[in-house]
Amino acid sequence: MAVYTDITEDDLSSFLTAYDAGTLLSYKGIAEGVENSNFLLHTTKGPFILTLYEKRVDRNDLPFFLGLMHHLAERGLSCPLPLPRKDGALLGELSGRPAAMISFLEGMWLRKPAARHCREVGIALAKMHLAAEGFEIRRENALSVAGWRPLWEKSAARADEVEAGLQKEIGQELHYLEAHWPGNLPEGVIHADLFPDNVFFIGDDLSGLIDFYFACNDYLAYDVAICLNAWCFEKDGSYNLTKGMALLTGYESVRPLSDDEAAALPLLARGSAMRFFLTRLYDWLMTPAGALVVKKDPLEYLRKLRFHRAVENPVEYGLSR
Ligand SMILES: Nc1ncnc2c1ncn2[C@@H]1O[C@H](COP(=O)(O)OP(=O)(O)O)[C@@H](O)[C@H]1O
Ligand SMILES: N[C@@H](CCOP(=O)(O)O)C(=O)O
Repeated sequence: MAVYTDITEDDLSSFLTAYDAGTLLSYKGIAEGVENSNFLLHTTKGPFILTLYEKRVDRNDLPFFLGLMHHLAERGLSCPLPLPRKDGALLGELSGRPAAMISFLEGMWLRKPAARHCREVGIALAKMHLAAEGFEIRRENALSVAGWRPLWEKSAARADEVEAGLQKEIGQELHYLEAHWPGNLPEGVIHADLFPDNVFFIGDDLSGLIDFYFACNDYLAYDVAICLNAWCFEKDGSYNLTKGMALLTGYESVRPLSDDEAAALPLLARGSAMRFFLTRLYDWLMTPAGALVVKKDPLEYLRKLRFHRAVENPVEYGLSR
């Protein structure tokens, strides 16, 4: 459960007086998510999400995240919107944390997505990439190739506690990725964390995207690779080609990949697996026992990384060329 900061009813009611959001009827902590503390509020004006931004979110990045949601929503993408306060500000402060009121998005995330849902995700991702064009704030990706080694160095000494031989294997893999990372692919704003828990569906229809708190400027195809990792593997670790094909066909129906992007896909998928392996490994080793958060298994991403290492041609992901 990701509620790192507790709030009191009194503090919350007084926080709400800065908004035109009605009177508080009820609130509760949300038992999902990893980064921030989220609460579901019901007021006389309806449901809202209250987000308290925690330590790993840099306060200076908040204008990028909140501004991006505005930019995307204005261009027709279904995503939550920060509610302005009466003074026009998008951010307030609650229990010592920067806090925002976010519109409630209807829908649920899918525990067992099928190929038809992967297609919808591919379409939505490409639409997001196009809708983000013209967004004027930039945010570098702190979790791209240059960020992996510093992160690894925090866990390396203890990595073999998780699996014997990991320290050597990841050390070699990092060298490979640093030496071969592509240098010149089309860039734009990427979501960077479009996992199933960040995509809502109503029935089979995609109702919207949430959680833009890793969004940044990077290769657009890297975002595709993140989605292949997050959506197209089965619980037993196998890659589902039908899902991969559906996701890629969906994406390319809106924004075709260039030949260079297609060729780079195995490397980008390998790097994306490294990125999620490293953050999960760090959390696995460093999160104190008893913290109100569900730790995610780093070994799931190690298995994906090994799969991508063996891929020789992007057609193995389901690309039609
Ligand atoms: N705008 C929203 N509308 C409806 N539910 C939301 C919204 N934002 C977050 N949630 C709920 O809160 C959970 C955690 O949100 P998320 O943004 O993924 O947190 P974190 O940034 O901590 O990972 C989501 O899985 C969802 O259930
Ligand atoms: N998606 C990441 C962790 C971040 O979780 P989120 O709840 O913020 O989407 C992972 O699976 O490692």
